[in-house]
Amino acid sequence: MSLTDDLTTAAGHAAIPGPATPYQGDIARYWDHEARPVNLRLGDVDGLYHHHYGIGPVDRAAIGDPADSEREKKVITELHRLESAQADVLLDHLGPITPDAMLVDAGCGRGGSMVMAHQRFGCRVEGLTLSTKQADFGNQRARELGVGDFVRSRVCNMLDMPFETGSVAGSWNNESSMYVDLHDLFAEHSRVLAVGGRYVTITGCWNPAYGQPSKWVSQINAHFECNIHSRREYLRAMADNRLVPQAVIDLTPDTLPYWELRATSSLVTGIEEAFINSYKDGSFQYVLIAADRV
Ligand SMILES: C[S@@+](CC[C@H](N)C(=O)[O-])C[C@H]1O[C@@H](n2cnc3c(N)ncnc32)[C@H](O)[C@@H]1O
Ligand SMILES: CC(C)=CCC/C(C)=C/COP(=O)(O)OP(=O)(O)O
Ligand SMILES: [Mg+2]
Repeated sequence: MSLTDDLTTAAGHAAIPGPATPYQGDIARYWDHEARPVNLRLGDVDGLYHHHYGIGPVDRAAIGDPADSEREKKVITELHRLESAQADVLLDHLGPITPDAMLVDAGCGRGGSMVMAHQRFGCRVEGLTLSTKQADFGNQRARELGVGDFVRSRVCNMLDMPFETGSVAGSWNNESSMYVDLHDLFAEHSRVLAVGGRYVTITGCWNPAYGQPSKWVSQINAHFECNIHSRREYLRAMADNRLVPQAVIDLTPDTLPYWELRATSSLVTGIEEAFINSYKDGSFQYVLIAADRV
Protein backbone atom coordinates (compact mmCIF):
# COMPACT_ATOMS: atom_id res chain seq x y z
CA MET A 1 0.00 0.00 0.00
CA SER A 2 1.38 3.43 -0.90
CA LEU A 3 1.47 6.27 1.56
CA THR A 4 -1.32 8.10 -0.26
CA ASP A 5 -3.89 5.52 -1.33
CA ASP A 6 -5.74 5.09 1.95
CA LEU A 7 -8.04 7.66 3.50
CA THR A 8 -8.47 9.25 0.07
CA THR A 9 -11.80 9.98 -1.60
CA ALA A 10 -12.64 9.71 -5.32
CA ALA A 11 -12.16 13.50 -5.50
CA GLY A 12 -8.59 13.00 -4.32
CA HIS A 13 -9.10 14.71 -0.97
CA ALA A 14 -8.21 13.05 2.30
CA ALA A 15 -11.41 11.89 4.04
CA ILE A 16 -10.76 13.60 7.36
CA PRO A 17 -13.31 12.97 10.09
CA GLY A 18 -14.24 15.93 12.30
CA PRO A 19 -12.83 16.33 15.81
CA ALA A 20 -13.85 13.56 18.21
CA THR A 21 -14.81 16.10 20.91
CA PRO A 22 -15.42 19.88 21.14
CA TYR A 23 -12.11 20.14 23.06
CA GLN A 24 -10.24 18.53 20.17
CA GLY A 25 -11.88 21.09 17.88
CA ASP A 26 -10.48 23.86 20.13
CA ILE A 27 -6.98 22.32 19.95
CA ALA A 28 -7.18 21.91 16.17
CA ARG A 29 -8.08 25.61 15.87
CA TYR A 30 -5.32 26.59 18.31
CA TRP A 31 -2.60 24.89 16.21
CA ASP A 32 -4.14 25.96 12.89
CA HIS A 33 -3.70 29.58 14.01
CA GLU A 34 -0.35 29.26 15.80
CA ALA A 35 2.43 31.32 14.14
CA ARG A 36 4.70 32.36 17.02
CA PRO A 37 8.02 33.76 15.75
CA VAL A 38 9.89 31.68 18.37
CA ASN A 39 8.84 28.56 16.48
CA LEU A 40 9.12 29.84 12.90
CA ARG A 41 12.44 31.68 13.27
CA LEU A 42 14.05 28.69 15.01
CA GLY A 43 12.77 26.29 12.33
CA ASP A 44 14.12 28.56 9.60
CA VAL A 45 17.66 27.83 10.87
CA ASP A 46 17.77 24.45 9.08
CA GLY A 47 14.21 23.68 7.95
CA LEU A 48 13.29 21.41 10.90
CA TYR A 49 10.31 22.96 12.71
CA HIS A 50 9.75 21.93 16.33
CA HIS A 51 7.03 22.58 18.87
CA HIS A 52 8.95 21.36 21.88
CA TYR A 53 11.63 22.77 24.17
CA GLY A 54 15.39 22.31 24.43
CA ILE A 55 17.89 20.46 26.60
CA GLY A 56 21.62 20.55 27.23
CA PRO A 57 24.24 23.11 28.19
CA VAL A 58 24.28 26.45 26.39
CA ASP A 59 27.38 26.96 24.23
CA ARG A 60 28.38 30.42 25.53
CA ALA A 61 31.11 30.80 22.87
CA ALA A 62 28.51 30.25 20.13
CA ILE A 63 26.22 33.09 21.25
CA GLY A 64 28.88 35.77 21.66
CA ASP A 65 28.76 38.64 24.15
CA PRO A 66 25.80 41.02 24.58
CA ALA A 67 27.47 43.71 22.46
CA ASP A 68 27.79 41.38 19.44
CA SER A 69 25.59 42.76 16.62
CA GLU A 70 24.89 39.17 15.50
CA ARG A 71 23.97 38.00 19.00
CA GLU A 72 20.21 37.65 18.44
CA LYS A 73 20.74 35.50 15.37
CA LYS A 74 23.25 33.39 17.30
CA VAL A 75 20.83 32.96 20.23
CA ILE A 76 18.13 31.73 17.82
CA THR A 77 20.55 29.21 16.30
CA GLU A 78 21.55 28.04 19.78
CA LEU A 79 17.94 27.66 20.99
CA HIS A 80 17.19 25.62 17.87
CA ARG A 81 20.26 23.43 18.44
CA LEU A 82 19.00 22.68 21.97
CA GLU A 83 15.50 21.80 20.67
CA SER A 84 16.98 19.40 18.09
CA ALA A 85 19.19 17.93 20.85
CA GLN A 86 15.99 17.20 22.79
CA ALA A 87 14.54 15.27 19.82
CA ASP A 88 17.84 13.37 19.46
CA VAL A 89 17.62 12.20 23.07
CA LEU A 90 14.06 11.02 22.52
CA LEU A 91 15.13 9.07 19.40
CA ASP A 92 18.10 7.57 21.31
CA HIS A 93 15.57 5.85 23.57
CA LEU A 94 13.67 4.11 20.75
CA GLY A 95 16.48 1.54 20.66
CA PRO A 96 17.50 -0.24 17.45
CA ILE A 97 15.07 0.48 14.60
CA THR A 98 15.48 -1.17 11.19
CA PRO A 99 14.72 0.54 7.83
CA ASP A 100 11.68 -1.73 7.27
CA ALA A 101 10.08 -0.60 10.55
CA MET A 102 7.22 1.88 10.98
CA LEU A 103 7.44 4.62 13.62
CA VAL A 104 4.58 6.79 14.87
CA ASP A 105 4.86 10.38 16.09
CA ALA A 106 1.63 10.95 18.05
CA GLY A 107 0.91 14.69 18.09
CA CYS A 108 3.56 15.46 15.47
CA GLY A 109 3.30 19.25 15.16
CA ARG A 110 5.15 20.55 12.11
CA GLY A 111 7.10 17.30 11.80
CA GLY A 112 10.72 18.21 12.68
CA SER A 113 11.22 15.10 14.85
CA MET A 114 9.78 12.85 12.13
CA VAL A 115 12.36 14.00 9.59
CA MET A 116 15.12 13.47 12.17
CA ALA A 117 13.81 9.94 12.86
CA HIS A 118 13.80 9.06 9.16
CA GLN A 119 17.30 10.50 8.70
CA ARG A 120 18.56 8.40 11.60
CA PHE A 121 16.80 5.06 10.95
CA GLY A 122 15.94 5.19 7.23
CA CYS A 123 12.42 3.96 7.99
CA ARG A 124 8.87 5.15 7.40
CA VAL A 125 7.55 7.65 9.96
CA GLU A 126 3.83 8.40 10.33
CA GLY A 127 2.69 11.51 12.17
CA LEU A 128 -0.71 12.42 13.60
CA THR A 129 -1.90 15.91 14.45
CA LEU A 130 -5.29 17.53 14.94
CA SER A 131 -4.26 20.52 12.80
CA THR A 132 -4.69 20.54 9.02
CA LYS A 133 -2.25 23.46 8.78
CA GLN A 134 0.44 21.49 10.64
CA ALA A 135 -0.10 18.33 8.56
CA ASP A 136 0.11 20.32 5.30
CA PHE A 137 3.20 22.15 6.55
CA GLY A 138 4.91 18.89 7.60
CA ASN A 139 4.12 17.15 4.31
CA GLN A 140 5.36 20.12 2.29
CA ARG A 141 8.62 20.21 4.27
CA ALA A 142 9.08 16.44 3.86
CA ARG A 143 8.66 16.79 0.07
CA GLU A 144 11.07 19.74 -0.05
CA LEU A 145 13.65 17.73 1.91
CA GLY A 146 13.25 14.79 -0.48
CA VAL A 147 11.82 12.43 2.18
CA GLY A 148 8.12 12.67 1.24
CA ASP A 149 7.97 8.93 0.41
CA PHE A 150 8.92 8.07 4.00
CA VAL A 151 7.57 10.86 6.21
CA ARG A 152 3.84 11.59 6.27
CA SER A 153 1.67 13.71 8.56
CA ARG A 154 -2.06 13.14 8.81
CA VAL A 155 -4.96 14.88 10.50
CA CYS A 156 -6.02 12.19 12.93
CA ASN A 157 -6.88 11.65 16.58
CA MET A 158 -4.00 9.84 18.32
CA LEU A 159 -6.56 8.08 20.55
CA ASP A 160 -7.87 6.31 17.44
CA MET A 161 -4.82 5.63 15.27
CA PRO A 162 -5.20 4.36 11.68
CA PHE A 163 -2.73 1.50 12.19
CA GLU A 164 -3.15 -2.24 12.51
CA THR A 165 -2.79 -3.84 15.93
CA GLY A 166 0.87 -4.74 16.61
CA SER A 167 2.15 -3.09 13.39
CA VAL A 168 4.37 -0.37 14.92
CA ALA A 169 8.00 -0.82 16.10
CA GLY A 170 8.24 2.44 18.04
CA SER A 171 5.98 5.34 18.91
CA TRP A 172 6.30 8.56 20.86
CA ASN A 173 4.65 11.66 22.27
CA ASN A 174 6.93 14.68 22.32
CA GLU A 175 5.14 17.29 24.45
CA SER A 176 1.74 16.20 23.16
CA SER A 177 0.37 13.95 25.93
CA MET A 178 -1.06 16.87 27.96
CA TYR A 179 -3.97 17.12 25.54
CA VAL A 180 -5.49 13.70 26.24
CA ASP A 181 -6.51 11.23 28.91
CA LEU A 182 -3.44 9.10 29.62
CA HIS A 183 -5.29 5.80 30.02
CA ASP A 184 -6.90 6.27 26.60
CA LEU A 185 -3.56 7.33 25.09
CA PHE A 186 -1.50 4.43 26.42
CA ALA A 187 -4.21 1.89 25.59
CA GLU A 188 -3.95 3.04 21.96
CA HIS A 189 -0.13 3.03 21.84
CA SER A 190 -0.19 -0.41 23.42
CA ARG A 191 -2.62 -1.64 20.75
CA VAL A 192 -0.58 -0.44 17.74
CA LEU A 193 2.87 -1.36 19.13
CA ALA A 194 4.31 -4.81 18.49
CA VAL A 195 5.18 -6.81 21.60
CA GLY A 196 8.81 -5.81 22.30
CA GLY A 197 8.20 -2.39 20.70
CA ARG A 198 9.27 0.79 22.45
CA TYR A 199 7.24 3.82 23.52
CA VAL A 200 8.96 7.11 24.49
CA THR A 201 7.58 10.35 25.82
CA ILE A 202 9.18 13.65 26.76
CA THR A 203 6.71 15.67 28.75
CA GLY A 204 6.19 18.30 31.40
CA CYS A 205 4.40 16.82 34.41
CA TRP A 206 3.48 18.12 37.83
CA ASN A 207 5.35 16.63 40.71
CA PRO A 208 3.22 14.68 43.22
CA ALA A 209 5.88 15.40 45.85
CA TYR A 210 4.86 19.09 45.60
CA GLY A 211 1.24 18.22 46.52
CA GLN A 212 -1.05 19.58 43.81
CA PRO A 213 -0.50 21.59 40.57
CA SER A 214 1.12 24.93 41.47
CA LYS A 215 -0.07 28.30 40.20
CA TRP A 216 2.70 28.13 37.57
CA VAL A 217 1.41 24.81 36.28
CA SER A 218 -2.10 26.29 36.12
CA GLN A 219 -0.66 29.25 34.17
CA ILE A 220 1.01 26.90 31.64
CA ASN A 221 -2.27 24.98 31.23
CA ALA A 222 -4.18 28.20 30.55
CA HIS A 223 -1.51 29.49 28.14
CA PHE A 224 -1.64 26.36 25.94
CA GLU A 225 -5.23 25.16 26.65
CA CYS A 226 -3.75 21.88 27.86
CA ASN A 227 -4.08 19.73 30.98
CA ILE A 228 -0.73 18.76 32.46
CA HIS A 229 -0.77 15.37 34.21
CA SER A 230 1.22 14.31 37.25
CA ARG A 231 4.26 12.00 37.09
CA ARG A 232 2.23 9.48 39.09
CA GLU A 233 -0.53 9.43 36.45
CA TYR A 234 2.01 8.64 33.70
CA LEU A 235 3.46 5.68 35.56
CA ARG A 236 0.08 4.34 36.63
CA ALA A 237 -1.48 4.61 33.14
CA MET A 238 1.56 2.88 31.59
CA ALA A 239 1.44 0.06 34.13
CA ASP A 240 -2.26 -0.43 33.36
CA ASN A 241 -1.54 -0.73 29.62
CA ARG A 242 1.36 -3.20 29.28
CA LEU A 243 3.94 -0.42 29.00
CA VAL A 244 6.83 -1.14 31.38
CA PRO A 245 9.21 1.78 32.01
CA GLN A 246 12.76 0.97 31.02
CA ALA A 247 14.06 4.50 31.74
CA VAL A 248 12.61 7.42 33.68
CA ILE A 249 14.88 10.46 33.40
CA ASP A 250 14.35 13.80 35.08
CA LEU A 251 15.44 16.29 32.40
CA THR A 252 14.52 19.35 34.51
CA PRO A 253 18.15 20.42 35.18
CA ASP A 254 18.92 19.91 31.49
CA THR A 255 16.09 22.13 30.23
CA LEU A 256 16.62 25.10 32.59
CA PRO A 257 19.57 26.54 30.57
CA TYR A 258 17.33 26.59 27.47
CA TRP A 259 14.66 28.58 29.35
CA GLU A 260 17.15 30.98 30.89
CA LEU A 261 18.64 31.69 27.46
CA ARG A 262 15.21 32.01 25.85
CA ALA A 263 14.18 34.53 28.53
CA THR A 264 16.97 36.84 27.28
CA SER A 265 15.97 36.66 23.60
CA SER A 266 13.70 38.97 21.61
CA LEU A 267 11.41 36.00 20.91
CA VAL A 268 10.00 35.67 24.44
CA THR A 269 6.30 34.80 24.57
CA GLY A 270 5.59 35.57 28.24
CA ILE A 271 5.46 31.94 29.43
CA GLU A 272 9.18 31.74 30.29
CA GLU A 273 8.69 32.87 33.91
CA ALA A 274 6.14 30.12 34.62
CA PHE A 275 8.47 27.39 33.31
CA ILE A 276 11.54 28.73 35.13
CA ASN A 277 9.74 29.27 38.45
CA SER A 278 7.92 25.93 38.45
CA TYR A 279 11.08 24.01 37.54
CA LYS A 280 12.93 25.82 40.32
CA ASP A 281 10.27 25.41 43.05
CA GLY A 282 9.98 21.68 42.24
CA SER A 283 6.28 21.77 41.32
CA PHE A 284 6.89 20.89 37.68
CA GLN A 285 9.31 18.46 36.02
CA TYR A 286 10.54 17.83 32.50
CA VAL A 287 10.69 14.06 32.17
CA LEU A 288 11.58 11.38 29.62
CA ILE A 289 9.95 7.98 30.03
CA ALA A 290 10.88 5.09 27.73
CA ALA A 291 8.76 1.96 28.08
CA ASP A 292 8.74 -1.53 26.60
CA ARG A 293 5.49 -2.90 25.22
CA VAL A 294 5.27 -6.29 26.91
C1 LIG B 1 3.15 21.08 21.51
S1 LIG B 1 2.78 20.33 19.98
C2 LIG B 1 4.10 19.12 19.87
C3 LIG B 1 4.47 18.83 18.44
C4 LIG B 1 5.59 17.83 18.18
N1 LIG B 1 5.46 16.63 18.97
C5 LIG B 1 6.97 18.43 18.35
O1 LIG B 1 7.73 17.92 19.18
O2 LIG B 1 7.30 19.37 17.64
C6 LIG B 1 1.34 19.38 20.42
C7 LIG B 1 0.77 18.58 19.25
O3 LIG B 1 -0.18 17.64 19.76
C8 LIG B 1 -1.19 17.50 18.82
N2 LIG B 1 -2.36 16.87 19.45
C9 LIG B 1 -3.02 17.25 20.57
N3 LIG B 1 -4.05 16.41 20.81
C10 LIG B 1 -4.04 15.49 19.81
C11 LIG B 1 -4.84 14.37 19.49
N4 LIG B 1 -5.89 14.00 20.24
N5 LIG B 1 -4.54 13.66 18.37
C12 LIG B 1 -3.51 14.01 17.58
N6 LIG B 1 -2.70 15.06 17.84
C13 LIG B 1 -2.97 15.79 18.94
C14 LIG B 1 -1.41 18.90 18.30
O4 LIG B 1 -2.14 18.88 17.10
C15 LIG B 1 0.05 19.37 18.17
O5 LIG B 1 0.52 18.97 16.91
C1 LIG C 1 6.18 21.00 28.50
C2 LIG C 1 4.77 21.41 28.25
C3 LIG C 1 3.87 21.56 29.38
C4 LIG C 1 4.36 21.61 26.99
C5 LIG C 1 2.98 21.98 26.56
C6 LIG C 1 2.85 21.71 25.11
C7 LIG C 1 3.49 22.74 24.28
C8 LIG C 1 2.64 23.84 23.91
C9 LIG C 1 4.78 22.64 23.87
C10 LIG C 1 5.57 23.63 23.08
O1 LIG C 1 4.96 24.13 21.95
P1 LIG C 1 5.56 25.41 21.22
O2 LIG C 1 6.95 25.15 20.77
O3 LIG C 1 4.57 25.77 20.16
O4 LIG C 1 5.57 26.51 22.37
P2 LIG C 1 6.35 27.92 22.38
O5 LIG C 1 5.65 28.80 21.41
O6 LIG C 1 6.27 28.36 23.81
O7 LIG C 1 7.78 27.65 21.95
MG1 LIG D 1 8.57 26.43 20.61
